[in-house]
Formats: sequence, structure tokens, C-alpha cells
Amino acid sequence: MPTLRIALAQVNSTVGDIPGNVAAVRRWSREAADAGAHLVAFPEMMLTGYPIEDLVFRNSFVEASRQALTALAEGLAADGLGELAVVVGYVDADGPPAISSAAVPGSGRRDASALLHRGAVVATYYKHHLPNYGVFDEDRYFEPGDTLTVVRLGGADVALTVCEDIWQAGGPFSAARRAGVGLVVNINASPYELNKDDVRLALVQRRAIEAGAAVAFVNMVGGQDELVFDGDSMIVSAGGELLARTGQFSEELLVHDLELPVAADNAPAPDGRDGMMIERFLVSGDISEISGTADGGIADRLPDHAEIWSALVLGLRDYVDKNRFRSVIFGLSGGIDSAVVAAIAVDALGPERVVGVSLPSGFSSGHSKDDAADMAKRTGLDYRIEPIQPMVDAFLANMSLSGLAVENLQARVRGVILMALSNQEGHLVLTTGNKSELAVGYSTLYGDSVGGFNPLKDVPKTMVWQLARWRNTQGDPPIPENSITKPPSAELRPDQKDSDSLPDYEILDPIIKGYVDHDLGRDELIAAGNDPALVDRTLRMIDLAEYKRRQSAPGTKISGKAFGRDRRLPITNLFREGV
Ligand SMILES: Nc1ncnc2c1ncn2[C@@H]1O[C@H](COP(=O)(O)OP(=O)(O)OC[C@H]2O[C@@H]([n+]3cccc(C(=O)O)c3)[C@H](O)[C@@H]2O)[C@@H](O)[C@H]1O
Ligand SMILES: Nc1ncnc2c1ncn2[C@@H]1O[C@H](COP(=O)(O)OP(=O)(O)OP(=O)(O)O)[C@@H](O)[C@H]1O
Ligand SMILES: NC(=O)CC[C@H](N)C(=O)O
Repeated sequence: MPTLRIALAQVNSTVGDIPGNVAAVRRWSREAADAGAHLVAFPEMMLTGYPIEDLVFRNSFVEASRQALTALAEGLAADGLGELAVVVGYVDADGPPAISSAAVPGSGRRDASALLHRGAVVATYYKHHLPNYGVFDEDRYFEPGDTLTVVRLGGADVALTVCEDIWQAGGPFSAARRAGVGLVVNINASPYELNKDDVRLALVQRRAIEAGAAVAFVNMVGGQDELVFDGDSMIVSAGGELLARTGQFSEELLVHDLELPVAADNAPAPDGRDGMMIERFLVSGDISEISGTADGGIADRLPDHAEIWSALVLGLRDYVDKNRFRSVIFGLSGGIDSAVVAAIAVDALGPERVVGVSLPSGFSSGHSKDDAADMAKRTGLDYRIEPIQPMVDAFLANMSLSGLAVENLQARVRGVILMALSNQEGHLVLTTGNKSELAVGYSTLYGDSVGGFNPLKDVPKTMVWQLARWRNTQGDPPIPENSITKPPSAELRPDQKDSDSLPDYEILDPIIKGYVDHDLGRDELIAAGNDPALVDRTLRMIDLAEYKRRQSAPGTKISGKAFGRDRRLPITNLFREGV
């Protein structure tokens, strides 16, 4: 029985930074070789980052990816790593150049995996199953491959597959059984959402059994606009037993020895109902002898709140760093939302890169200023005070405004100040509205909704409180207790409370979840026990706020359905539930 030492490189690539991503492959390949690995696998689209969206239509981009791949193969050999088999994701094309931003049939854009060895690209594989739901639009971008690539290395047969190939029965995994491979390598760009780790493990186990082969599943880690990749790479035996698993949300090299069956030269059963062809490549008959043993170990999964917090921290850090911002700035009101944003930002970037500004008006309570100052003292963030009343008064001296217009004016003056400080000092402005507020439109357009990124965009208000309490149990509590316990208020008029305009968030959030996350209609929401009048009111607010969401800042997805790419609704829409 050949034993292969497999390394899974759970690493962070950046969309468009092809030279940086190539350098990362060379760096991690060196580590894998030093650990005695025979094969190292990198994530889907490692060379380009993922998702590349409409960049795929630019021939120059696809060509840069293809050239980087061949140069990488040569570079690895030049580094003395030619004997290591390196599996890496990239974008390829094997049809005529694209002529417009449409998925021209035959233009052959491919979501591809390649095996590099001894300075050459030995084999390539094109992703067969293309996800086209939720945040994925791969039918728009790629053509599916129809041939399973099997490589022989050290007397074992290994099949190459890409991400969605593992999410659907049939196709490559069923072809892998026909080909009689010992191992299927599945390279991923599988974004995080809560509880997806449990789904993934069961899935990888199911596919291993379907293929009758061990599965090495490697996922990327890091943030890309609204997505965050959590890693969670693993190796599962042909019988479905979990053998090794990485931690979540950090770069890691998992190295594990796998005993594989000796490859047989029988032709595969020809009549596969999977509809795939099988193509075989010889990589190398002999491989280096194993020294010692490598057991990757099985890392514990994070509990839910720790997992969500890690996702939000990594999502923000990578957005800031990859877009080359030195620091972030936001209004620090003493309320729970800006307090939790401050704690996430300090965890992500360190207090010296976080600026919190108290922007008191005539209606700001004493405790709002004290709680903001307390938050700053606890975390060491850069705290400023910019009173807004003189600027609000200047507007009111020159315009006749009343009621809501005056309320929103305060939020807008705050937005102008934050954007001015951003322009002056170069900070990224964070906006702080949570998923519940975004759902019902409880924010001022061009006011508190200004900003380039929103860490709480996919976090319902009730979870904002839970996260605050959880974070305060981890070491020194960063969030003032008063910010957690006081009733939420926008403080735009005397004694204003969120509860004047909105039902309690404990009642509101389940309705939002049903309507937004699960697409339930009015009758189903009422059948689930929600008050009919409240359902009608909430659905109306959600429907009418679509225009605000369409122009809202991006923020990290943590749920099964986030606002943005996951949930796409027309703004102009006269359909009303139950009417
Ligand atoms: N379909 C559509 N397409 C494009 N634009 C549309 C539109 N419908 C209205 N608009 C525009 O939007 C304007 C109305 O929106 P906007 O100006 O924002 O005003 P609006 O949504 O009426 O008021 C803001 C609400 O958010 C609350 N708030 C504000 C600040 C902070 C917080 C908090 O606690 O987090 C809550 C505030 O108390 C108030 O209830 C209209 O005047 C119109 O210009
Ligand atoms: N006095 C203030 N100083 C600084 N920023 C403010 C102030 N008031 C509002 N903001 C900004 O506007 C955002 C929305 O205001 P709002 O008061 O609704 O939220 P919050 O204070 O964070 O939380 P809560 O909804 O619990 O009150 C705040 O998160 C904050 O960024
Ligand atoms: N990149 C992909 O193919 C990802 C799709 C897959 N269903 C996932 O969410 O992990």
C-alpha cells in the first residue's frame, strides 16, 4: 500500500493580486516540502483569488492567470521544489476570446485546477458542477468540464475536483469510483455561514463513501468583500472517517499521512451514468520515502458566538487591509451597535487603527457621551469629540425644517463630519446598522448609513446583544455594561426610543428571519404564531426599504441569506403580501 504524505494549504489569497498569490504558493510549498509532503493542495482559484466576478470576461486577466500558472511551475522547480506535486486553482480558458460580458457558449472560461510537477503543468481539471444559487453566479461565468482528471503518483491514483463538485451527487465523485482512485482532492472557495462546518463534514463523508476513496478537502481562508472564508479543511477516509481537520479562520498547513490502495490498470467501467469521461496522467512512479509519521490532528470547532465573532473580525480586517486602509472611523454613540462595531474593529486592527468619534447633539443624553468615553478607555481606541449642534443650527438658521427633516439632519451632519475626517486623514468610514435595522429601513439615508463597510450588516439586533455579552466574557470586557442594558435609541428627538417606531427586537427578528432568510409569505408567518397586524406592518416596512438596501455598504455575510448578492429584489415592486 503506498503511503502519500498530503499537505493541505489553507491560505488567504487576494482577488487580483496574482503575483502575491503566486508568492504565497511558493512560500507554503516550501513549508510542505520541508514537512516531507509528496503533494500539497491549494484552494480553488488560488492564483486569482475568489470570486473574480466579471474579471473573467477580460482576456488580459485570464491570460495573466494562465501565464502565472506556467511561470509558477517553473518557479517551484527553480526553488528546488520540483519533486513536490502542487495542486492549485486558477482561471483558464480553452475557447475563443470572450467578445462581451456575456457567458458566450464556447468561450470556454474554466474554473480550473492544475497539478504542477518538475517544472511543468502535468494535468489540468475543469470544474464540472457550477453553483448558481445564493451568492454564486457561475453559470454566468464558466463552462462546465466533462472529464475527470486522474493522476498517478507513487503508485496511487488521485482524482482532481473543484468545490461544488463535492456538493452534488453524481458527476466527478461517481466517475472517481469508476476510475477506482484511492484519493479525491477537492479544492474549495467555500464561504462561511453559521453551522456550515457541520454540513460540510457530513457532505465530505458522504462523497468519500460514494467515491469509495479518501477525500482531501482544502478551503481558503480570509475575507473578500461580503464573503469570508473560514477554512475548515479536512481529510476523510474512504469509509467516511474524519482523519484530520484544520482550525477555522486562520492560515494553516495540515500535513497527514494517507495509506492508499495500489492503483490498478483495469479500464474504468465505461457506462457511467455520471456522464463524465476519464483522463489519466502519470506524474511520477517513485516518490521520496516517508520519514516519521505525520498526523494532522482534529482541531475543535468553535462555539457559535466565537465562530461568528471570528468571521466578523476576519471579514473586517481583510476588507481594510486588502483595500490598503490604515485605519477606520465611525460614530461612537454609547449605544450597543457602535460599541460592538468598536470591539470588532479593535480585535481586527488593534486600538491604534480605530477612531471613534462622539458626535453629540442637543438631544444626546449624558450617558451616551459617558458610555462612549468608557468604551474608548476600556479598549484604548483613538477617541474624539465633535459636537454637531452648531452645524445643525447653521442649517436651521438658513432653512425652514421641522419634524423628521430635523431629526434626519442630525444624522446627516454626523455623516458629513465622518466623511470629512475620512477625506482629511484617510480612514475608512464604518457604518453600524444591524440586519434588523437594514431590514425595516430604520436608518437615515446619507446619514448614519454613510460608510464604506458595515461589520453588522448581516447580524440581527438580538444577536448584536448576544455577541456583546459573549465578547465581554472573553478576557477584559471591552463593552460598557450600560451600552448593553439601556433601551436602544436613535436620540434624534427628546426621549426617542426605537420602541416608539418598532416592535421589540425579540418579536421583530423572527419575522425578519422568516421573510428575509427563508422567503416565507404572510400566511406562513402568521401560521408560525406571529401577530397578523405586526406581520403586515413589518413586511410593508421591509418591502419599502429596498431602495435603502440597494445603496447600502457591503458587510460580512454570516447567515444563510444576507442582504446584497444573496437576496436580490426589485426596488420598484408593487407586489404586497396578503393584499
Ligand atoms: N423608492 C425610493 N427610491 C429612492 N429614494 C427613495 C424612495 N423612497 C423614498 N426615498 C428617499 O428616501 C427619503 C426617506 O429616507 P430617509 O431620509 O432616510 O428618512 P426616513 O426613512 O423617513 O427616516 C429615517 C428613519 O430612521 C430612523 N433612524 C435614523 C437614524 C438612526 C436610527 C437608528 O437608531 O439606527 C434610526 C429615524 O428615526 C427615522 O424613523 C425620502 O425623502 C426620499 O428622498
Ligand atoms: N451621539 C452620537 N455620537 C456619535 N455617533 C452617533 C451618535 N448618535 C448616533 N451616532 C451614529 O449613528 C449610529 C446610529 O445611531 P443609533 O443611536 O441608532 O445607534 P447606536 O447608538 O449604536 O445603537 P442603538 O441603536 O442601540 O442606539 C450609531 O451607531 C453611531 O455610529
Ligand atoms: N466555490 C464553490 O463552488 C462554492 C459552492 C459550495 N456550495 C459552497 O458553498 O461551498
